[in-house]
Amino acid sequence: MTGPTVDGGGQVTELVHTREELAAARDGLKGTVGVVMTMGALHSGHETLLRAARERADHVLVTIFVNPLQFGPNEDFDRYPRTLDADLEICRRAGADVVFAPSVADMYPDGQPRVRVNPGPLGEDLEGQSRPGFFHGVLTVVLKLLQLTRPDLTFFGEKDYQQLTLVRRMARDLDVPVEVVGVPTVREPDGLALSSRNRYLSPVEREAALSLSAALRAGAEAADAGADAGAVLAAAHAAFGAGTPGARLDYLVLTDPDLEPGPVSGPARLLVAAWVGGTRLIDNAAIRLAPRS
Ligand SMILES: Nc1ncnc2c1ncn2[C@@H]1O[C@H](COP(=O)(O)OP(=O)(O)OP(=O)(O)O)[C@@H](O)[C@H]1O
Ligand SMILES: CC(C)(CO)[C@@H](O)C(=O)[O-]
Ligand code: BAL
Repeated sequence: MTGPTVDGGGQVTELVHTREELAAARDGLKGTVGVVMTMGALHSGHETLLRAARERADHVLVTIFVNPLQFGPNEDFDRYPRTLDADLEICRRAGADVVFAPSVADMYPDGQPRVRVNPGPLGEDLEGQSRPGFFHGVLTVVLKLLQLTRPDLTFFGEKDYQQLTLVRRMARDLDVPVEVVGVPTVREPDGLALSSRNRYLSPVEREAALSLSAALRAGAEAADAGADAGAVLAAAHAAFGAGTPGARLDYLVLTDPDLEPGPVSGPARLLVAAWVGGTRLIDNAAIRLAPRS
C-alpha cells in the first residue's frame, strides 16, 4: 500500500516506501520538518515523540524501518514485530504528514554498507558491550535517514538514553544540521517503560520486568534522601534483587548525564539493562546526587 490515507478528522498521512517517493513527499513539505525514527510496532511512547514533533515543527515525518545493521547474529531481527497497518493508524492519529517505510533493499541498495559511522569509545560501552556493532549500525542508519529526510528537528526517546546521547554527539561532531530533541520516557502506571519488546513478555516475565524500574526508583529515592553514589547504587541493586524473580542483571551503572567517564556528583544518570527470559530490556532515570564537598 502506498499513497495518501485520510482519517475521520481529515488528517492526511502519506505512506511512501521508496527513496524516490520519499524525495517527492519531502519536497512537498513547506516549513519546518520534524522527523521521528522508529522500528515500528508503535506504542504510546512513540506517540509521545510524534506529538512532541507536531508541537515543535510544521510537518512530521515518521520513519519505520527494522534496521538489520544494528542486530547481532543471535538477536531478534526476524522475530521483531512488524505491524504496519496498526502503526499507520497511530501515525494518522498523532498527525504525521508522511510515513517512510522502506524495504532493506531501498535503504541498502548496494548491500551492507562498507563505510559506517564509528560511534567512538561510548559506542563500545554499556549497550555496545552487550551488543557489539550495535551503535555502528544505529548511527549509520540514523545518518542515512537524516540525509534522506533533511529534518530541522529530530526526536529521540530518553528510554534509549545512550542512543540519544550518541545521536547528539554525532550531530555535533559531524556537523549534521539538525536539532536533536530528547523526549522523556513514557511508562505504564506500574513503572514499566513502554517498549516494543515488552510484547515478547509472558505475564510472569512482565512482573519480573518491574525489577528494572523498581531499581531506578529506589536509586532516585536514595539520592533524594542524601545518599552518595555508592549508597544509591546499593539501594538500586537491593530493589532489583527484591523484585519478582526472573530478571537477570546485565548492568546497573551511575554515570555523568552525558555518559562521560569519571566520578559523578550533582546531576547524574542511573542506567539499567537486564534479561527477562529471552528478552533484553533497558531503562534509565535522572538522579541528583548531593554535590561532593
Ligand atoms: N517508552 C518510551 N518513551 C519514550 N520514547 C520511547 C519509548 N520507547 C521507545 N521510545 C523511542 O522511540 C524511538 C523508536 O524506538 P524503537 O522503535 O526502537 O522502540 P522501542 O520501544 O524502544 O523498541 P525496542 O523494544 O525494540 O527497543 C526511539 O527514539 C526510542 O527511544
Ligand atoms: C533510531 C532507530 C530507529 C535506528 O534504527 C532505532 O535504533 C530505534 O528505534 O531506536
Ligand atoms: N530501541 C533501540 C533499538 C534497538 O534496541 O535495537
